[in-house]
Amino acid sequence: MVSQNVVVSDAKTGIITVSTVSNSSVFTPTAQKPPTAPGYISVSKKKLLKNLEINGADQSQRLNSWVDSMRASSPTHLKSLSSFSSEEEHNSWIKRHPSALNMFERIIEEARGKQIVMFLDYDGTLSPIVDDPDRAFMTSKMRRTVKKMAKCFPTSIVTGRCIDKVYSFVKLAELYYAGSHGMDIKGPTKGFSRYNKDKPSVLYQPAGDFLPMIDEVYKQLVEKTKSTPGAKVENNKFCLSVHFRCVDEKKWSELASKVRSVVKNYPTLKLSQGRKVFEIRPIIKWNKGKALEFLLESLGFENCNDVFPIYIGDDKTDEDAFKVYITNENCES
Ligand SMILES: O=P(O)(O)OC[C@H]1O[C@H](O[C@H]2O[C@H](CO)[C@@H](O)[C@H](O)[C@H]2O)[C@H](O)[C@@H](O)[C@@H]1O
Repeated sequence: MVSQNVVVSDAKTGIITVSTVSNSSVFTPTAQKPPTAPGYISVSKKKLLKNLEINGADQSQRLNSWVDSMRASSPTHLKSLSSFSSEEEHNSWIKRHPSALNMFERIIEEARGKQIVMFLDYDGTLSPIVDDPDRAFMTSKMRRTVKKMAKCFPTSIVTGRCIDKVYSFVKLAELYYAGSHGMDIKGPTKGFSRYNKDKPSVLYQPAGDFLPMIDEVYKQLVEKTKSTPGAKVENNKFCLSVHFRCVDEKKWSELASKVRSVVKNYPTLKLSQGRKVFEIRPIIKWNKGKALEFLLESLGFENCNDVFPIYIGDDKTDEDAFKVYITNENCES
């Protein structure tokens, strides 16, 4: 099942954001037709996931919202013609969600003469979505493709995972890594950087003070959720994930309450949802979008007109990166 969409936004910066809604990775071909001559190449993913802040809301209403949102939290199906009420509606949707691959020539044209900088999300983008987060391996073919890409352009992985875990999957020392939703940024291993040889390998950790709190909350969540079959807590160093992909839907509301009961005691942490996962992270003004800006700056491309960043991602948190550059009011995020 495949869907991939592209955003080429903001005429000034020329950044491309590509979003995917699928169970497979982004480089699988699609059968979608390109839109007819839009004035801009726009689009991003559907607004399927709702970021649900926990603080100060009515509890029962909130829980219902949680469960609705949990149901919608991992889109796996490309919208088919039959899911639209009219052909017009279908065409309008396709126009707003064109296939990245069908826009390829236009992207190449826009990028001509500019320095491309690649930003890649990991889960659902480079790797397929699978039940066990510890087994979300990327294929050797995908690794070879990313390796080739990194030879041509500065390339970064921007992920919710901790860097060590994502590195154990990607295994490419020449890349930049922004782990923990951008809160842990590292440059290529010494000897592998072609772009910024003199910079230290750890570049930025804006949530360093939160480490003890994150460890404490991790332990509490493990304890609290251990009686829910299928729930899994993942420590992503500066943030946490509580997975419910393998939890019986009847238990979702109970699990949401358990997670909430822990996180509510930490007003400096926020709770949101990704694809069948609760994400817990520090409330700081930092996200994947900030990481993207930081990396561009580290590479010496700030305020540069001839840079052409491309961001490919499939999850709610990737929208923070899309939003950095989406100013066109017709673009969705
Ligand atoms: O920013 P990303 O690289 O997309 O990371 C976001 C979360 O991805 C992982 O969870 C997702 O993928 C799992 C493996 O396919 C799947 O089981 C889970 O349901 C998905 O939500 C990762 O395990 C999380 O820690 C990341 O925050």
